[in-house]
Amino acid sequence: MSVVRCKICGITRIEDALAAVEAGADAIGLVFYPRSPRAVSVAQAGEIVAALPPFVTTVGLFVDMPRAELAQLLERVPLDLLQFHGEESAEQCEGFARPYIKALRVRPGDDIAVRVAAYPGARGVLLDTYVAGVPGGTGEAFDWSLVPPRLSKPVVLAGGLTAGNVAEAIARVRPYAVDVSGGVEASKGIKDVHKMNAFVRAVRLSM
Ligand SMILES: O=C(O)c1ccccc1N[C@@H]1O[C@H](COP(=O)(O)O)[C@@H](O)[C@H]1O
Repeated sequence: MSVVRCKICGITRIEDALAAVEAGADAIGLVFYPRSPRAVSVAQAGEIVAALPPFVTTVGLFVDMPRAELAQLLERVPLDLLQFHGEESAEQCEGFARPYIKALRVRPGDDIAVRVAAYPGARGVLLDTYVAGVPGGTGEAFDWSLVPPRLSKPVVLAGGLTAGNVAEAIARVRPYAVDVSGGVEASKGIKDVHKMNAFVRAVRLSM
């Protein structure tokens, strides 16, 4: 079985970013959605990214941010990958000359393969739980049996993952990567070092 990559999202502090890297995370996520309790400012994000060692992917999470605002932000924060978590079209996602992944919120009855096909330029798709009125970060898992066995893009599995359920999630879905936020927090926006260590360990042991 191949390596499953691990992203820890919703980082708001340098110490949490460094602890995530120390735990073994491949990527850290910064939330640029003002209504999120994990939202960071451009200045905060710049400081966090500048504090990271090499070979850690920095991911910016956006929810329907106006194009001009996002373009300006990218001039100030050197993000490696964009994660679009709103209703952005493929054309909108592709407008920044940066690699991106598209988050799709899953619910019963979805044809996930068709939804994935709508984003031909995406490097991967992030599958998260559908909760009405909330764009993501709900801490709720979805029914993993809804994910078809073969999708045309690498799958980043998200939604309610914890050290306690991630091994089963990996065994069921066989994703390219997993993404966690609430499951490794001490409180909203503040990460718990022990939970991050346990999460990454569970991912590594699942291989
Ligand atoms: O974290 C948030 O507040 C958030 C807000 C808006 C869209 C997405 C958000 N988070 C992302 O949602 C998934 C799942 O999170 P969780 O592990 O269930 O808490 C993950 O990619 C978060 O980064």
